[in-house]
Amino acid sequence: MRDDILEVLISENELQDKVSELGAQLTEEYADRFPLVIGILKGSLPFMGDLMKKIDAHLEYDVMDVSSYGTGFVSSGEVKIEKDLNTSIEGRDVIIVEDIIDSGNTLKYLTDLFKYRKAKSIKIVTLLDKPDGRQVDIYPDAAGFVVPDEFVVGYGLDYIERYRNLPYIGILKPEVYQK
Ligand SMILES: O=P(O)(O)OC[C@H]1O[C@H](OP(=O)(O)OP(=O)(O)O)[C@H](O)[C@@H]1O
Ligand SMILES: Nc1nc2[nH]cnc2c(=O)[nH]1
Repeated sequence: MRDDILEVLISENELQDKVSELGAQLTEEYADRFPLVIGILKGSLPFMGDLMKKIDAHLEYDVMDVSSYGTGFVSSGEVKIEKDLNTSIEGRDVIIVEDIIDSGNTLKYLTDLFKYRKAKSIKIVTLLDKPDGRQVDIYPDAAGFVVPDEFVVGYGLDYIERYRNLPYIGILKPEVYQK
């Protein structure tokens, strides 16, 4: 699997240092608030798992699965709920945890939905931000790293369901796409 990587963009150590930094910020901000952390499947799972261990505050977590990509590289713009939350968010301080914001379609849809469901506050925390991919106006409240307009994989991010288990963020060799 690692032979398929052309370049490591963000190393395992850099990821872990950033996760600790974000966790410390959230600890301070949510110390007395009992937030609901919402992870967006599947990409956010490794980041969410590591991040929550770095938040020293009481919290609850849930997951939601939405899709707009299918197996392609381009967001269809149409976001579909594959699995909804089990938890009511009315009156809750919500922290949305994402692996990446690219077109912004997924997070635009989710923030509109959570406002409609009467969340008390909504914070968007993303590991990666790809501002050059943006199709709608949406910005994270906290982002680990800005990445170039290239398709990245690893630490939750896939190419046709593979590479999610890489411990770093990288770019695939072009020949991988021709297989
Ligand atoms: O800003 P956007 O262009 O909407 O892209 C971001 C979304 O794309 C990826 O999810 P994907 O739909 O590929 O599902 P996955 O997490 O299960 O891989 C990623 O996890 C984000 O949820
Ligand atoms: N794996 C992966 N999924 C994405 N979803 C939106 N952008 C990306 C990306 O660059 N890589």
